[in-house]
Amino acid sequence: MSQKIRIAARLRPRLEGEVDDGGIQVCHAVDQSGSSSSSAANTSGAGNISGFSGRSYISVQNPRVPGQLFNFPFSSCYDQNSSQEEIFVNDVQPMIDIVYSGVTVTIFAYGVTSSGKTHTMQGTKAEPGVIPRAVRSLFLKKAEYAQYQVTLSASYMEIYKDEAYDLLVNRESAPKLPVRENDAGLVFVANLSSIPIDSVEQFDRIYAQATKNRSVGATNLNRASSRSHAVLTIEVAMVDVRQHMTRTGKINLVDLAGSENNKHTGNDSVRMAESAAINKSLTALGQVVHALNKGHSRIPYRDSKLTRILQDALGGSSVGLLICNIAPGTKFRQDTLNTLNFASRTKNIANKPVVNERDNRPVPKPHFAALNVPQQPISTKPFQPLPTNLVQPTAANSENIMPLAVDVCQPQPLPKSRKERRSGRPSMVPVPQPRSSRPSSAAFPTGSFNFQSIYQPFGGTMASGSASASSSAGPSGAATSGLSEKEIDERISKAVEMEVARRLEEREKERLRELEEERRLSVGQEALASTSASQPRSAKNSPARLVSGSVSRSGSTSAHGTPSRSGSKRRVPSKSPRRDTIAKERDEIQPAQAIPPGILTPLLKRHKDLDEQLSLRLHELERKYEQGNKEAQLASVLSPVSKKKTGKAYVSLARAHSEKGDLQVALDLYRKAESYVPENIKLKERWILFVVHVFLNAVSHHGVVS
Ligand SMILES: Nc1ncnc2c1ncn2[C@@H]1O[C@H](COP(=O)(O)OP(=O)(O)OP(=O)(O)O)[C@@H](O)[C@H]1O
Repeated sequence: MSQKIRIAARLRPRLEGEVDDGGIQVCHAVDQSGSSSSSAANTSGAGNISGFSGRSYISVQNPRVPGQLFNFPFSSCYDQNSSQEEIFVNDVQPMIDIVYSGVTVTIFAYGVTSSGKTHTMQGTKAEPGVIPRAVRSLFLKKAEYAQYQVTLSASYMEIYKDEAYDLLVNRESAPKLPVRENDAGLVFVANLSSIPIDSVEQFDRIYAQATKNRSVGATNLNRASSRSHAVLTIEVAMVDVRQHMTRTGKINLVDLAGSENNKHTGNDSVRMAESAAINKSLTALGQVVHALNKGHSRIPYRDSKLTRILQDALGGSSVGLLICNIAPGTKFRQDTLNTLNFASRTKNIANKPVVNERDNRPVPKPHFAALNVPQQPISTKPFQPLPTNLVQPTAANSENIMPLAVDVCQPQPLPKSRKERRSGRPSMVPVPQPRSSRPSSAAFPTGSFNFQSIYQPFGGTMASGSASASSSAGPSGAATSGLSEKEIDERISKAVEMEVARRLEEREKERLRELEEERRLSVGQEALASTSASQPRSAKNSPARLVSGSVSRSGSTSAHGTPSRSGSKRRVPSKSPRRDTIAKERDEIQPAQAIPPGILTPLLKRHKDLDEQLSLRLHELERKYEQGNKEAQLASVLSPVSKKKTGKAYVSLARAHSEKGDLQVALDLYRKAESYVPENIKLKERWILFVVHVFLNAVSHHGVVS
């Protein structure tokens, strides 16, 4: 079932010194009495107004044609007086329930620079924003899922000048992170660390420290302007031990950098370069939204890291909420219109949310959690929106949200490292004293900033933790060991391949052990059968009904019917369901008459033969299935690089065999190659041509096709 991206628009209050001609109004369409209302500075926000049954919209005066108004209707519209609490309760709290249903939710704040995105997402100590409130709510909700083992973990990154960086590691040593795609087409940032979080307090500590790692700089429009897009992800894993299922929900909280009009920013060359990258990525975002709206077959997700990373939120499988921030200042008017147009287009995008669930019974899996490859859900089912009573926030929920202790400090000047100069990600710029004193900025405590202390809590703790290879593959490992990304990839691939081989071998051994066990049991049963046949029994123990329909002794047994002989009460443990059924039937048979010795021997023999035939056939089928699946199993656990390499190797082998004329072998090798790189269309075409070639060859040689 598809679900459109929800849009909430928020007009921030006028800042001191800002020229506001009142050209932007937050209006609420028809109320119950049929009249409409607009909310200027004195009216309360959409969330507080009771009785409005219609929609709300933002009305903006055309800066070029006086008197002309543009109206932008959205699901929620908040005016200057709206509180952080209202926005959270109305629009974000329902998303928390969705996360717990195993779905990915993406909330992103969009708007021109200084429109209030960071204020909305992060907020201040006095006015905490969406992020800290969402985390609190996630923890509160955890208590409702007592039947699951629920764990929360966090990752946090920024996209600065089209490169992804981990914000949970020391800024000085944070490498650029590659963006990759898994087999299911899900895009992920490789080597991004993820920290298990046990409490709100722990999250606050980590988040406050990580926030200081973000690239922030001063411009004429915003003294603490975000120079990067920041993506905080909280993953909620719910393990149902009894059902062997793991359900994974996620919430991505995205604070985008604002679009900038460099006529107003007064940017220097560094800021200009950042600004160009910000505007470019936002243009790419606009183009993705445009292409989705127009139903284009090619969506340009690959045009920027931002759009690649947000791919799942735009036309993908997550539930989306766009918070569109707008500034009242006249100098932003044209940008505000652009922002609202973008939001209007975005609201038409339909996602297809799915519930991510996977079976967690043990299957061969390598220890390469450090790769941070998102596990492919074994089953994803379409997400059914929750019933309204579940998605509606309750008073209890909102009241339970405690005042926060997020210590979001102003960024401090840092020495520029050699690495930084190379990567072009400068240390954060000293933020000048505010030109005007503003109530919210007073809430920003300043203080000295110790990288050592930031690094400590994160040291060595990776996403899924247990990986033995993680220390060398994790971000910190990569930075300290001096290995190149390629070398790390190669090492991991090798380790994975070895692990896969080891596990396959283990499985094979286990299968052989089971076979041996089966064999021993059937020998035991044979012995028992011959004992039963040769020894005189009481009528009570006679297994006459074993050969249903074929035994007719003095007319006392009918086809499937009337019991005339009872089975032995001694049951031979059997793995075969058929044997179990027979034994059960045998146990149910009531005593009738004793059978003379020897009469059952041929019947039991026949039964044993049938059993053996069946068991052989099953093993043969299992063997074929195992073989057929070997490649698929291997392929499913290899990294994309290893898969490509293995696929290539099989193709070369297939070619060599084809040249030698071993067409059947070559065909098999092509099939194997294809199972490693199923997405390779060229290979598929080549394989089909080859099949045709083999077919024609067979026809010309034998005149028939088998
Ligand atoms: N709803 C609000 N109430 C009070 N102050 C606000 C509100 N929204 C924003 N502000 C103030 O406006 C200023 C700019 O806000 P903010 O830094 O959040 O903008 P931004 O959109 O994140 O900018 P940039 O894209 O440059 O990072 C800040 O000083 C912030 O405190």
